[in-house]
Amino acid sequence: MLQLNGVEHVYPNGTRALDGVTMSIGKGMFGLLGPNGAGKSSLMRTIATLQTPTAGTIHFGDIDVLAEPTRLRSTLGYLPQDFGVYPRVSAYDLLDHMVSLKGITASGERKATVETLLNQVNLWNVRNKAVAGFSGGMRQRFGIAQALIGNPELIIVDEPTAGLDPEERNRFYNLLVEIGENVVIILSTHIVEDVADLCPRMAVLAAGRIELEGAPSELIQRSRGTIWAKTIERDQLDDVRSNHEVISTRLLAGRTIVHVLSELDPGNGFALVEGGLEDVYMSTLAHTRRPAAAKAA
Ligand SMILES: Nc1ncnc2c1ncn2[C@@H]1O[C@H](COP(=O)(O)OP(=O)(O)OP(=O)(O)O)[C@@H](O)[C@H]1O
Repeated sequence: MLQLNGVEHVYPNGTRALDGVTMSIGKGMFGLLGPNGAGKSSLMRTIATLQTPTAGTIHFGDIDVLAEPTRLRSTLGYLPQDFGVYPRVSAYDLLDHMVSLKGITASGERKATVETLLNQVNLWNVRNKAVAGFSGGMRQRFGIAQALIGNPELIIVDEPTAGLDPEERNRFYNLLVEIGENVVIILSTHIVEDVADLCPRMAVLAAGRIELEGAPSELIQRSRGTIWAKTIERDQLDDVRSNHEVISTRLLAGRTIVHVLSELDPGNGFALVEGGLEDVYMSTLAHTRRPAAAKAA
């Protein structure tokens, strides 16, 4: 179990990237969903001990993460948002090097580890090719292989599917699911589908705060009776926006389907619809924007 309590991070320029983050994350896949700039990478880097929060505590099992970062690192697998420069060396050699950096130096054990991992992420056939020439999906799978070195109990993947085509994304999803339910996996993303498809539990982070937490199905259930839809012409959208809380718009055959959030029947031909996770997410963001907008006014 990963436990965060009142985690704050204020960068030297005064940006408050994390603002009192408190949550518990158990075994299995946990989705951390938030828009650009919400603080997801700051939170992932903080949990991965790459930066120290300006306030708060973090525990993983009996490890006090801030006091014992080395203990955490020995059981951590991290796939950062930007995995950096890929040298022109083969996947096999690069992974072999990474395995020895992680302290697995006995040659037999090192060889077995590299072989197992390359097979697990389905890169064994291309093991002699340079990682620099890999596609986005292959790179992400290589990233997971390096994150799995040493059987970590906490795995963090930050925005892993950005730029992957649907087939590569699916492959990557399956790999994450296979990693199993016996470890804590945190998947940080701004893609709602990633969370809806993969994560039994999730949270929404916006402006450094946890705005919503729970099981996606539960959160969808909770939004029942508040999501309304109507098909309109494109030029009616501004009008709808000025009278309703628009949470999403989608084009269908040249017309616009608009979803609005309302506790009461908004009238005007809107019909109640069964919301999805996208609606839950967008309405959470709308709620968080509302107080800020009111304050500004
Ligand atoms: N090193 C830094 N110095 C100052 N501000 C920073 C720094 N890193 C991030 N920020 C700011 O902190 C806030 C949160 O950024 P962060 O990268 O954690 O968000 P994010 O949710 O990961 O966004 P994205 O999806 O765009 O990567 C943003 O306002 C960002 O500009």
